[in-house]
Amino acid sequence: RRCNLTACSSKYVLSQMHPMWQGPLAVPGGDRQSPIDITVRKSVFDSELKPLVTNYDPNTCQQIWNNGYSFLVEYDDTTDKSTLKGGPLKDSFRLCQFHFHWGECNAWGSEHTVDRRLYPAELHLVHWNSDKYSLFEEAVMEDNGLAVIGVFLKVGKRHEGLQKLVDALPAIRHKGSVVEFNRFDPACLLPINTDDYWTYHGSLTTPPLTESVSWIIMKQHIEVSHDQLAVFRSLLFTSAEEEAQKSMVNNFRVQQALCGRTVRSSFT
Ligand SMILES: NS(=O)(=O)c1cccc(F)c1F
Ligand SMILES: [Zn+2]
Repeated sequence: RRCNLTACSSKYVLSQMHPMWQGPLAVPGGDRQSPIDITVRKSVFDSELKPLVTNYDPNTCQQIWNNGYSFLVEYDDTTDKSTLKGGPLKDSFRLCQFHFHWGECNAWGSEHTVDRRLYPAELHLVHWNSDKYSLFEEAVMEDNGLAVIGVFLKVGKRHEGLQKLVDALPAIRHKGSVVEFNRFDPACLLPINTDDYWTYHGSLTTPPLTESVSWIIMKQHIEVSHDQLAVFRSLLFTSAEEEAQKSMVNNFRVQQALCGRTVRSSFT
């Protein structure tokens, strides 16, 4: 091979961080980083992959807050009330939060792409392996610690289930704001068909970028309205005290090298 100085072979992978993060963050030996482009024709059908089994209890929803990079809806994960099983997973995983990544315009915003196609936004439902670990903070450091479901958003008709969440956003415009948020069923954000997905081993797409994620990317997208996405963009990266207010947009990581990984599909 002419040059093996690809992103995978170098000892440290300088991940071109979003300017909002303090400079490039080297990830020691990062050869399973996320996000990636999913080249459909290179994905491998695996008949062993099962349908996803989600059991979410809307009453475990606790708060919604602006962490200065996205907005998170957090769930009580002290008991096994909201779980993800099946799919590529051997263990039971507990929902701890969901959040989104989006662009300043509808032309881009997702972290993963399918045959290089960008979507205006991407939903991540974050779960941790409660069969093996007792806290998210433990699981996030381990190989098979996390499972994240990724769902692409397309601009189209208004998403009725999302509206409750959109209505809460003006109250958390600034970094650090938190409001109580109850009885939200995240299952309403999943596409109709959850049997068709791609799966691969990767990382968090925000620091600490640990390589502990089984990614499950839905083939079918959900639709939200232009106006609903516009409210996402009305959030701010900055806190109320800071002078210059910066719109919370383009909060996605650049794509990472596949480094020989195989993306499996649950469908042909
Ligand atoms: N963007 S992300 O889904 O990879 C993510 C971000 C922050 C904490 C996580 F546990 C996580 F999974
Ligand atoms: Zn994410």
